[in-house]
Amino acid sequence: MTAHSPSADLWPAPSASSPVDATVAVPGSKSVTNRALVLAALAAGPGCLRRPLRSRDTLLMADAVRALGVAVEEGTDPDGAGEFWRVTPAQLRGPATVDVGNAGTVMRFLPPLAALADGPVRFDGDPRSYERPLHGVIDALRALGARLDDGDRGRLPMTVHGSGSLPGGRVEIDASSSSQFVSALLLSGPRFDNGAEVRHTGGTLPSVPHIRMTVDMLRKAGVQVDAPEDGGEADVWRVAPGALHGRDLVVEPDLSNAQPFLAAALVTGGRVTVRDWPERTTQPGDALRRIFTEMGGSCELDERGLTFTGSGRVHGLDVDLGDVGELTPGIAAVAALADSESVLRGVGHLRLHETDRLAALTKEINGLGGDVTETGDGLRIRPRPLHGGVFHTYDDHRLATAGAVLGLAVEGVEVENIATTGKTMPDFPRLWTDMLGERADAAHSARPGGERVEERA
Ligand SMILES: O=C(O)C1=C[C@@H](OP(=O)(O)O)[C@@H](O)[C@H](O)C1
Ligand SMILES: C=C(OP(=O)(O)O)C(=O)O
Repeated sequence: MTAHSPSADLWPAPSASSPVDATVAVPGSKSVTNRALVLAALAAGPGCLRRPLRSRDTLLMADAVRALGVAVEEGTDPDGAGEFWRVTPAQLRGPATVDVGNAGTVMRFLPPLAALADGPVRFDGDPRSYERPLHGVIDALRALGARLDDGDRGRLPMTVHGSGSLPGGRVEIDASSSSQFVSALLLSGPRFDNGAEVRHTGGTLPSVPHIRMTVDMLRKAGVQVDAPEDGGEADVWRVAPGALHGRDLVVEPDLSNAQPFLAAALVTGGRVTVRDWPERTTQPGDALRRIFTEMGGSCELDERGLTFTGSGRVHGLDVDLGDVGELTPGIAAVAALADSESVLRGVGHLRLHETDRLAALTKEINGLGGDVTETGDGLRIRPRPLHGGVFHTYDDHRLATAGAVLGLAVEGVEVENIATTGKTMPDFPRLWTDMLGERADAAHSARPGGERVEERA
């Protein structure tokens, strides 16, 4: 956690006087967009992304691959289906400078590309990026034959002295602080002379679905990958050397960014449809169907998308979120409004995310009158009647959306620096007020704790 933004920068979170009833089009997935940009940059021919996410993290990624010589042209889809980015790969080159901002995907996925570039590539970013773990990528690249200058700090800022190619081969890493170490090495692995064999040798590996997303997208680019989920050795991934195809890819909506909208249905006892929810996906946000159903409500997936309907009650739960850590802030917000205690486990690594998310959630929910305590690997949340106040966000997009969810049920919540949602969803304030504006039936009202006063007719 770091200092707060100026207090003038406060967003009065709208409260919901009745159950929400809305359909929402959530922008594209950050994780898919940034993997697609990396894979397209490494491909043998041009590729394109349809409906990519346009946000701080993805624009930083587009600028990063451009800095290495790749062309990314932004335009409108000739079929009228939204944005369209055309990527034309080239021999990667330095000297270049990459601004990683506070994007985990940029700070971890780009250094292996830089090792393949011809010339030095300097990496720098927001102050918080200096604190986020990078040793897994730095140590692995050195072991695979790259030359890096990180002043022996094991983190940013640093320079990768690319020589145009990398021997690659076997490497062991401790990825218990971020699954992105594994994804980073796998994404560039096919372009290493000997491919890559990555073995995780530490404590529990978080965010495994995100590694599955990496494997799935590599295979769709024509790469041969052996992975534990296909009967391979536990915690070992192998990527064969070879060319990647340029793809024409439609980016799925970001299911983790769908979370606040589904949470709105849950805490107000209303109904929200998220358009274009994929039938099958590797996105961890798909787990919200199960988690939010357990917390109260039901969901239905059909041609309109995913419709989540709140029951008017919100239940606490005891759950391991290690696979879906990025959902924790939103689940914590809902849990603070529930009718029973929750224990969120398996997310100790969130202390090294955009901010220390466990400390930030504890402080901010307690600042509104809540009763949250940190455990070794998560949070214990005992619901209490909450009151209004400032909800500080520490430059963390998911803290900001969590504050908005609390504000639905608690009058007088002011979210600091709502613009920080621009990391992955710059349109959040408009989407949120549009969702609330769509409420059809003003006769119902919702109150803190998610208890609906009147039933839907
Ligand atoms: O690979 C990815 O796209 C991501 C992996 C996860 O990172 P960690 O494993 O560091 O939690 C997740 O939290 C992050 O939002 C996105
Ligand atoms: C942890 C997150 O992002 P990053 O990609 O920066 O790690 C997140 O979006 O919740």
